[in-house]
Amino acid sequence: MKLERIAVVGAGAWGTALALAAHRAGREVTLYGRDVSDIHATGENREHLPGIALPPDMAVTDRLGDVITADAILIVTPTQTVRSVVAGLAGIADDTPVVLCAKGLERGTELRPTEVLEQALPPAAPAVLSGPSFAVDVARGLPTAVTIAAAEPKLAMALCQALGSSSFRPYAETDMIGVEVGGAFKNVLAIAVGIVAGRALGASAAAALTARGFAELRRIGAALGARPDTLMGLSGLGDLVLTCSSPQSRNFSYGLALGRGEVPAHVLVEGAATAAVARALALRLGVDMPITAQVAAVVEGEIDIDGAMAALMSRPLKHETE
Ligand SMILES: NC(=O)C1=CN([C@@H]2O[C@H](COP(=O)(O)OP(=O)(O)OC[C@H]3O[C@@H](n4cnc5c(N)ncnc54)[C@H](O)[C@@H]3O)[C@@H](O)[C@H]2O)C=CC1
Ligand SMILES: O=C(CO)COP(=O)(O)O
Repeated sequence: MKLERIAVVGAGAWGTALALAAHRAGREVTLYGRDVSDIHATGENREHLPGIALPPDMAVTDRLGDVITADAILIVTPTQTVRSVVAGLAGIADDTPVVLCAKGLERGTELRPTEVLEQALPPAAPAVLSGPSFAVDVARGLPTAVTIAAAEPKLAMALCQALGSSSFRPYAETDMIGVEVGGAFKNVLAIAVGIVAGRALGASAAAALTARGFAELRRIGAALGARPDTLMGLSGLGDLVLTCSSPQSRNFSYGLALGRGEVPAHVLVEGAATAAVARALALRLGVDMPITAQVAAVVEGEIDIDGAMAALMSRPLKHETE
């Protein structure tokens, strides 16, 4: 299976970075955005990746019709927009690979992006791309590794071959649930670690929250049918470590601002949108996720940070691996 023409839907930071990665891999690339006039005028995405020139032979369009004939389409818009965005691709050929790159759960349905795709665009062959990767790093060609999952191993590998280059190394996987669970929940957990950093509660607390957050990730993964090994990989542990340790992460920075008592920046924070859904899903499945629940309570304005920390620290003592 040769995937030569790659379309990217969503000209934000990550969509533009992935378009650059595909171009570097030698593919014919079309980047779609709702308003691409500034990119056309300046040759770069000044809003999201200033200072990084886009190659002149990368097609940039605001017409969705230009992308539906691609060999594979990457969806790189916020999770809460995936349903309406993929519905706009109704003209695709049967079994066109559609790669979901958003990290979150849909509010109102608790669905993962690939489940949304299956409902909203049945002809698509779903795939997922996730892992520890800041857009600016990928755009600058710094070494990065991600996971690409599809039900069919051949499709996962074809996508890896289409997007991989000497600076961007995708690993093939068939566990789409595990890859999506890792990406969605690590954002919520990163908010918790950001809050602890903003409150200056110490590096020990940050490490403890990261490790106990990973325990939550593994529990919800098991309940949803993810393979444990997937969560040990790039899209689970790898992305959790990245996002929980760097103010470059919008989720971490959002927590940092909350912890300092500041107003968070007005940027996309997927973990804030997903936190309440994640809490509801865990509750419905009977999975114990105290950190996720406290993040949801803080984000939704139900409790203050000191109350959330007190609630976490006063839980009954238990065995670590329970
Ligand atoms: N920025 C990063 O380093 C990474 C981001 N991601 C994920 O990628 C997803 C997108 O994030 P970013 O690109 O960083 O966000 P962003 O805020 O930079 O860009 C989002 C883009 O989506 C566009 N958009 C919103 N609604 C749309 C719609 N209905 N139709 C078409 N375009 C629409 C916006 O105009 C904007 O250009 C998120 O789920 C994020 O978690 C994943 C890995 C890395
Ligand atoms: O997912 C990411 C890195 O892998 C980006 O994280 P933020 O959305 O928190 O910036």
